Amino acid sequence: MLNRQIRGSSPPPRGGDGNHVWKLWATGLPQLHVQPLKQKQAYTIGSILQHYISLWFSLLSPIQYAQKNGNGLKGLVDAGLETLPQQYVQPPEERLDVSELVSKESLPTIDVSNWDDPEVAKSICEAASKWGFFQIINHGLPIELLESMKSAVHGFFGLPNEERRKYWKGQSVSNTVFLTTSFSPQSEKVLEWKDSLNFHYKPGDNESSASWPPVCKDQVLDYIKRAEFIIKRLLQVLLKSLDVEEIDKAKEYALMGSVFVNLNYYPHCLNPELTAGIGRHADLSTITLLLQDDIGGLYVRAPEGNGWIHVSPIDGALVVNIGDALQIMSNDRYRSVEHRAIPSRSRNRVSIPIFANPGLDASIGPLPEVLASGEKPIYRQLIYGDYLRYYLAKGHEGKKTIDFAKKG
Ligand SMILES: O=C(O)CCC(=O)C(=O)O
Ligand SMILES: [Fe+2]
Repeated sequence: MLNRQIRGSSPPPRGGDGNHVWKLWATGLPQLHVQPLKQKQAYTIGSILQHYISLWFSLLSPIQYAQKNGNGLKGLVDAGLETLPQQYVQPPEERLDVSELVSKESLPTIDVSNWDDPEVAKSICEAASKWGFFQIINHGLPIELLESMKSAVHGFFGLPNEERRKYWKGQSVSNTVFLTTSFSPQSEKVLEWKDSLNFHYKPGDNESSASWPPVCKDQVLDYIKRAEFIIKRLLQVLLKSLDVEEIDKAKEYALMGSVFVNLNYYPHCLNPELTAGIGRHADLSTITLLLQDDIGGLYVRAPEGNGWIHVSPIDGALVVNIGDALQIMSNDRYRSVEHRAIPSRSRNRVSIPIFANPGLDASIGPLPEVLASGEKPIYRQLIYGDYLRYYLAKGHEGKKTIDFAKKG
């Protein structure tokens, strides 16, 4: 196996061990038995009967219905769920406590219409160090493109159960897309109130998208390709301030050699205060570019751990956050920060993160440029795929995960 060093100079390999990690993730569950239950339809005796049978199954065993039968949480909610299943009730310490909300501070919003402006670069790097999160406006992606992405998410999740189920984890018709529910349901004590359709995109690979769901394929591909430009600009700015002047092919592979895009769908929830759409976690990417809708519900840990700040939706903006991989490479100059999302009581919320990750077989660690002045490395050198495997094998654990990468 060839491990990519960020300093290496030969062209990055594709596939190999890295693909193995993706496959493990995408097919982790055993083959699932699929019940031919249908979503509720217009009013015929048959469809009413079917609806009640469906409801009965969902109440009898909501988890079986959502997970094992590949209907997802969306299917469970559509079946007419009237109480929050116990499996989704978070212990009190994991619920968002309103007394912890910080309203006097908000995340920086940065106008990036001129990427070459040193003030823009300064704001980005300061925000990445202090907050780990910021929003960007005037980034060049037209509002119609952002709207069409959000509609594409609703389009996919609006499909009947049996259509969505074709992409269910472990039995997906595509090698590069899978649908799942919660985060890591086989190892979580409490489930998260979310379904997501996850895409794996290898920059330059135009073939795998042929098997993507027709209802959202074009939009997702177009969106990733156009967002790649922004990801590259952000990484250039962030790395320049770490004394990395040029991002060559090998560095690019270590920074964004694998790209995951998730279409997150948080169905409306009767008791949002008791559950978590996505629990406390930091991303393991280098950077994440997130498009959220106008509903709100994303909260970020304030600096010094002092409460939670709401990321107010701004029309046309994209949220940027630093992930663990860049915190490791920057030896803590930039911070990956805990965040969480709460579903809405009345509306189905969607969000679309693009995770720019190191190539799965890339070797990452504090950059030589950062350590040049004799600074001690906080993290060891590790294969990114190993970190990913470790992260995915557990439920969300806030900032604890990064300890895996710390020097012993
Ligand atoms: O839905 C959101 O706003 C956040 C999603 C998120 O943090 C993630 O998918 O990692
Ligand atoms: Fe996240």
